[in-house]
This record gives sequence, C-alpha cells and structure tokens, in this order.
Amino acid sequence: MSAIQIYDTTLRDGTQGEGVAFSVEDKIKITRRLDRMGFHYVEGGWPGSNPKDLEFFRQIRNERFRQAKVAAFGSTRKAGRPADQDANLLAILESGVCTATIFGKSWDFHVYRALGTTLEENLAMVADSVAFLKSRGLEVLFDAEHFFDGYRANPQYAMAVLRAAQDAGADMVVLCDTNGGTLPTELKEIVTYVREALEVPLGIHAHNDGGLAAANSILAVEAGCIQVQGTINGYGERCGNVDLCTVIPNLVFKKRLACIPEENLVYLTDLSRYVSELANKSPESRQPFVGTSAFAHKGGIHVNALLKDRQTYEHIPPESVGNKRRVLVSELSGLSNLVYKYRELNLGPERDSAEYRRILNELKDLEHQGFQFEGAEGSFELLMRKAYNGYQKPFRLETMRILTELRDEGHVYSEAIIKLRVNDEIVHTAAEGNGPVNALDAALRKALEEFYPVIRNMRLHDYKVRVLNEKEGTGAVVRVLIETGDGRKSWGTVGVSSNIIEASWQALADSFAYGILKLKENGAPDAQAP
Ligand SMILES: CC(=O)SCCNC(=O)CCNC(=O)[C@H](O)C(C)(C)COP(=O)(O)OP(=O)(O)OC[C@H]1O[C@@H](n2cnc3c(N)ncnc32)[C@H](O)[C@@H]1OP(=O)(O)O
Ligand SMILES: CC(=O)C(=O)O
Repeated sequence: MSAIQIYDTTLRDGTQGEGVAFSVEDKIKITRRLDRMGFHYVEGGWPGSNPKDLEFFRQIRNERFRQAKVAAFGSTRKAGRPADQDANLLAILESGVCTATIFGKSWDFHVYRALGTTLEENLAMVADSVAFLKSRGLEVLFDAEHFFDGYRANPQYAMAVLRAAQDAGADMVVLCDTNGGTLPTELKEIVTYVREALEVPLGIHAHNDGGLAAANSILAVEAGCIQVQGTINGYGERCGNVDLCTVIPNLVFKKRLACIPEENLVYLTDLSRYVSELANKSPESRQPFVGTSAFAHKGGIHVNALLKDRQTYEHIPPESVGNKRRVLVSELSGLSNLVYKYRELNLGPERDSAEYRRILNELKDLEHQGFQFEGAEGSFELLMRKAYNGYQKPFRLETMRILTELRDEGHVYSEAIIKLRVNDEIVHTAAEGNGPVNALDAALRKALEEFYPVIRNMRLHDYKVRVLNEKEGTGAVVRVLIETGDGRKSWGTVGVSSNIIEASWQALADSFAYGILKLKENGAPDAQAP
C-alpha cells in the first residue's frame, strides 16, 4: 500500500468546534509545528470567511516549510454565478496558496434543501469551481460533503458529483462523513466501491458523531484512501473531527504504514498538549495514546502483571508517542502498586513483603476514611517517605486559632493565628484572609518564608472540597484536595476531617512540606533551613 498523507484541519474545521479559537500567531505557530512533525497538509482557514484567516494567509505566504503544503478552504461557486466572479473562489486565489480544498454537495437532499438549486446546477458548480482553480495552476482537493449520506440516498447522483470533480481535474476527491453517523462496515463497503469506480486518488474526512471517526478513517485507508483529514485532539464541529493523535499512531504502529516518520511520534504527546494550550482547552485525560491516563494503571492485578511484562496491559510502549507510564495508588492497589512506587521514588533497597503490606493496609484504611491518594501524589509520597525513610515534616503545628468577624461594612473577615515549630524554633504568626483557609494559608506562608524563602514561588492552583457523607449535614466528613505548583511542576495533597479547617490544614501542610522536600532534592539554595 502507498504512503498515507496526513491532512490537518485543526485551523479550519478544528475551530468550528465549540470553544476553540486561535489567533493568527497561534495559527502560524501550529502550522510550523505540524510541518516539523512531518504533516503533509495544513489547512490554514477559509479566506472567504473572515479577516483573521486572510491575515493568516498573508503572513504565511513567504514562509518556506520542509514539506507541509498550506491549503486554503472554501466552497464551490454560488448557484447561478460564474466561477471567475465568485468572491469565495477569488479569495482562495488571492490568499496565495498553491493548494485549494473546496467542498461541494454530494447529497441530493442538501442540494434541494440547503442550496435550493437543481441537481444539474450543483454538478456544474462542482465542475466549474474545480476547473477554474485548476486553470489558475492550483492543486485542487475536492471535499465531497455528506458523501456517505448522499450515497445511501442516491448513489448515482453522489457518484456523479465525484465524477464531475474528477473530470474537471481535481487532484484528490475526499469522501466526507460530514454528519459522522456512518458505521465502519458500511463505510468500508462504499469506499471499496468508489475506489474501483474512479481513478482519482481518494481521501477520507470523518466526523465523530457516532464515536467511530477513528475506526472509519482506518477502514477507509484499508479500502484505498491515501489521505486522512482530521484535527489535533479531535477538535471540530459538534463531536469533532477524527483525532489525528489517535489515527496516526494506529497507522504507523498497527498498520505499519508510512505516514508521519515513526521517529517523530515521540513528539505526539507534546504536540497534543501544545495545541490544547493554545486552544485554551483542558487536555482530555482519557485521550488515546496522548492522554495523561492513557498509560495510567490503577488496579492491583494490572500493576502486578505490568511489573512482570509491560505488554500485559499496554498496547504500545508509552514512550513511543512521548507519553509516560503512571501507576496510581488507591484502595484498589495491591502490593505491586506499592512496590512500583517505592522503586519509582527511589526509596532504597527492596523491602520484604510484610513491610509493603503494612503500608498498603494503612493506605487502604485511610482511603476508607475518605482520603484519596490517586489525586494526591504529594501526600502519598510523604506517607511513603515517613514509613520507609523516617521522613519528618520540616515544621509542626503547635496551636492554631481562627477568628471570623463581621465588620462594620457588613463583610466577614478571618484571621488565623498559628504557633509553629520549625526546627527548634517556635514561630508565632498571624494573617488575615477573605476566609479561614485563606487566612491559614497566609499565616503558614508568613511563618515558613523566613526559613524557606523559596516557598514564595509556590501557588495554590486548585482547592476542592467534597462532602463524603452528606446525610450528616453540616457535621459531614469532608475531603479537601489541593493542587499546588511552583511554575515548573504541580502536585496534589489531601486532607480529611469532619472539620473543614482541619482537613484544609492537613492538605495545606502536606502541600508546603512536599514543595520544600522537592526543592531541597533539586538543590534549591534557599530550600535549606538555616
Ligand atoms: C461541512 C463543513 O464544515 S463546510 C465549512 C463550514 N464552515 C463555516 O461555515 C465557517 C465559515 N463560514 C462563514 O464565515 C460564513 O458562513 C460564510 C462567509 C462562508 C458565508 O456567509 P454568508 O454569505 O453570510 O452566508 P450564510 O453562512 O448565511 O449561508 C451560507 C451560504 O452558502 C451556501 N452554500 C453552502 N454550501 C455551499 C457550497 N458547497 N457551494 C456553494 N454555496 C454553498 C448556502 O446555500 C448559503 O447560501 P444562501 O445564502 O444563498 O442560502
Ligand atoms: C468538508 C467538511 O468539513 C465536512 O464535510 O465535514
């Protein structure tokens, strides 16, 4: 089978996804990154749609790429108007690209209902638009919109549309599952038929409304498509386009097809996170191949087998796509989870199983009380270090008082007064905050800063409270999960109590203790107490 081209439409169809938008600068950065990865095409936008896309094409015009061709998107000419006077086609020409991708209707129903024209005029729109762009020297890809729905409804007409594009000189015809509802077996049958009926190279453009876009794209390749169109992270209209971060490793590792150079796949996870960062979207943890959970192992049985051979629970090595294996600890852990973490944390020579078992039982008891270590790797590491390395927190709370006061203006303020033992010194501090936890955080920082100035870099990223037994009303036990970061790394810590201040204190104290521990380990000069 010939090499498969990857056509990225993150910057066009991806931005049709809810909440996804890129600035011109972002679009340029993403184009460069995709080129470096080895993508064959980057669809930069629709010049006839908006000034931002026009500006993108203006700025990118003189850039030289290693191999990516930048494509401009647009529709076929308007009904009843000559192609050489169609604003949209002229905008594609003016964008300065060498590759145009135009979409046209291939479902008779759409021709009547959406375009409001005749079947004959639509065929002419397709042929004229392709021929016009070809006559101006462009490479032309024709996206047959709704092809599979069209084929189901009126196969003769759907095929006539493809032939119109082919006969007008299209360099490729792309079969679009625009509504994303086609099932893989049917899709493969249709692509197989089209492959035999036409000469022009075929591509696939699948949407994910049935959750089948990846399967559909791979089967389309099996049936003869040589181009896969999709987006990074599957962004796109409604449920999105096919996720190229899923399709590419499947093509490379499973189908052994030449596509993106295999050695570049180690940058795939980074690429996915880079694009989600620019799109300002949280990464999807369960995303295949590149998600943080894609190689996260929780069940004891799994981790036990994984220690014997990673292939028992991993379909590919995580490093091959630049991802990482993670072992989670929880009440579902077995000894193996603990052994794995003990080794990962580099806590010393192997222990006998009774020693691991003791801590495992402690961990399970704590989880039964409401602690959750899966999201609190900082607290878990402190627990392990205390058990196996005699670790002690660098400070100890002697007393704490929290005052909450309604002041004249009707606002409620809190003040925390704490007495802390740091090494052999007693430190008294007080601080105000907009609530008791905020005041406690401020008082703790004030007390520790003098000894560990480096904690000034630590920021609270997230503070979550979960009521564990809501039937108890205001007397319920709560779990507090805190996420802290120092600009380079972030860590989670946990506290549980029927008193929200106490639970918050436990999580806060762990978060500072863990931060200081890591800074000391990394040799931060002012992480050492004087
Ligand atoms: C399957 C896809 O994802 S295709 C890509 C869809 N993406 C987008 O729509 C995003 C960019 N779109 C836009 O910026 C705007 O919709 C524009 C600039 C393209 C058009 O805006 P307007 O001129 O205001 O028209 P509007 O969006 O209301 O309607 C679209 C028109 O295009 C026509 N049209 C739709 N598909 C095609 C086609 N393949 N060929 C020719 N005309 C088409 C419609 O019939 C409609 O014409 P009408 O106004 O005569 O009814
Ligand atoms: C062309 C396109 O984006 C689609 O049919 O989904």
